[in-house]
Amino acid sequence: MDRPDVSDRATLRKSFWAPGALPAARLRRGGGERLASAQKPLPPGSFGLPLLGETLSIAWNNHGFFIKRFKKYGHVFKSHLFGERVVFFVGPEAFTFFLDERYFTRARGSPGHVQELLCYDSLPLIDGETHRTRKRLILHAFRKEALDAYVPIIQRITSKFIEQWARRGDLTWRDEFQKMGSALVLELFTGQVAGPANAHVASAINDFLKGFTAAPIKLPFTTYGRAIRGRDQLLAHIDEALRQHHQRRFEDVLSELMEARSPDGSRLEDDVLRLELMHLFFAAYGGVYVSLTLFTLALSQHPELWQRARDEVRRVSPEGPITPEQLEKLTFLGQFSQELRRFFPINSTTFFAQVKAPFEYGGYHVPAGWRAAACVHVAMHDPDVFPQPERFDPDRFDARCPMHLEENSYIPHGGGAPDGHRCPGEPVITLLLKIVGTLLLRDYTWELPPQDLKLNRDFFPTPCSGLKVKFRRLPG
Ligand code: HEM
Repeated sequence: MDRPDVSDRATLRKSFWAPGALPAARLRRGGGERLASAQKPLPPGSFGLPLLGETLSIAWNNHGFFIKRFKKYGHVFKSHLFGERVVFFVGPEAFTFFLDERYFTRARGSPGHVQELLCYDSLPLIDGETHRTRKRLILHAFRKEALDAYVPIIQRITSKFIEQWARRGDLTWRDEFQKMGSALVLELFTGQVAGPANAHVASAINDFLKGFTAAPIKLPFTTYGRAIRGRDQLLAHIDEALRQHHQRRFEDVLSELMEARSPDGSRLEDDVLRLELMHLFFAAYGGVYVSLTLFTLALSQHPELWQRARDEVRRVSPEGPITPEQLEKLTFLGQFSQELRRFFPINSTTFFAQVKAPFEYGGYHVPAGWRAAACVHVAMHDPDVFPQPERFDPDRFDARCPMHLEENSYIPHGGGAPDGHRCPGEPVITLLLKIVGTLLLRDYTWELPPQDLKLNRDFFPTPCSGLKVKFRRLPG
């Protein structure tokens, strides 16, 4: 069989995959001897138990699964998950290779239950020109002018929660950020002001999220069955929002998406809009509550960084409406939010792809038909990429002394071009963290009572205690 040996590509020749250019540890972990093509072995790793493979291990501890295997096998390893053989890539070069459309497609790449949860036809599950055209339309809702218009909406919604917390005093922040997250996605995405629908949507999204790590048995009383029901409730909510948006314009993401046009005049039709909005809903909700919980945890754990962030906020935006110009000037808060997404485990991998053509990489052979994904969190804890990775240090991202980072090194939101599979939510989360950070740091303070701050094994890990806090307004 005529297999392209992509490890010979000029871009990789100087890399750590090439024998001779490699430190000893790298050779042991990933490179290995260059063998005649036919002899190249499959990547290291285990296919686990017959039928089940290693599915139970990943369901038990998603992030732990990858940390353990990266330590044991290095930058390329195999597994058997959800009935499929899978190859995982770790590191900037491997990530760049994983984006090569000659060998990988996202179409039919994700496990069956993920495809069912995401209705088979949303951005992570499609590829090529169909994906690019649709993604460019979706990005219309996240361009600079649109994001600027979201700033007062985000400030209004989040201020209400914060004022209420100061009146209550004792809170569990993860629960509060979940409520804030559902209010934000409801209003920002579908123009619906928070009310009784809020709790209903939050519970539908929570049920839906649990479906990703559940056994895919679709019965009314199983976790997966409830996840599908949650999905259908979200779709019903979105259908109602679509009906209302056909009657008038709202100041929200859905209106932006309905107005988006391709150069040839095509647009997102309602059947596509409802699926995409459903995915945006759950991605944004998860992203919002998890990043805000970790943001306040990290501030609490680093008093000196908290003080620097507070000094910056009081200098740049001491009171009143927060403007997009002020947000741009909050550089330290921006660095803090970047480091947060590097440091904490949020997403373990990209969405899965399918191997279209057999290839050789790093001295290993991978046949067509396997599944593939690039690791996100463990890749940003590789000391060869980010020195002292276990140190929480926002100054890594100080633009005045830039780190030398290879392409696709900083990948909390995936990598590659914006109209590829990279997450469109990156600027939304940056904006949100800066707005909520400004509001919290200007006028409030808090203490964490003794509690278990260890991160749990949830799909998106947060402190086991939920992050209990004593919250108050500063006098004056
Ligand atoms: C801290 C917050 C977030 C993190 C860490 C995050 C991370 C990611 C990652 C790792 C991917 C997979 C990229 C890939 O498969 O190559 C992704 C995809 C995606 N994210 Fe996010 N995300 C966050 C928030 C959001 C938000 C707020 C939105 C919506 C506004 C969003 C919408 C999406 C969408 C639509 C995709 C699929 C893109 C595609 O396949 O073309 N995410 N995200």
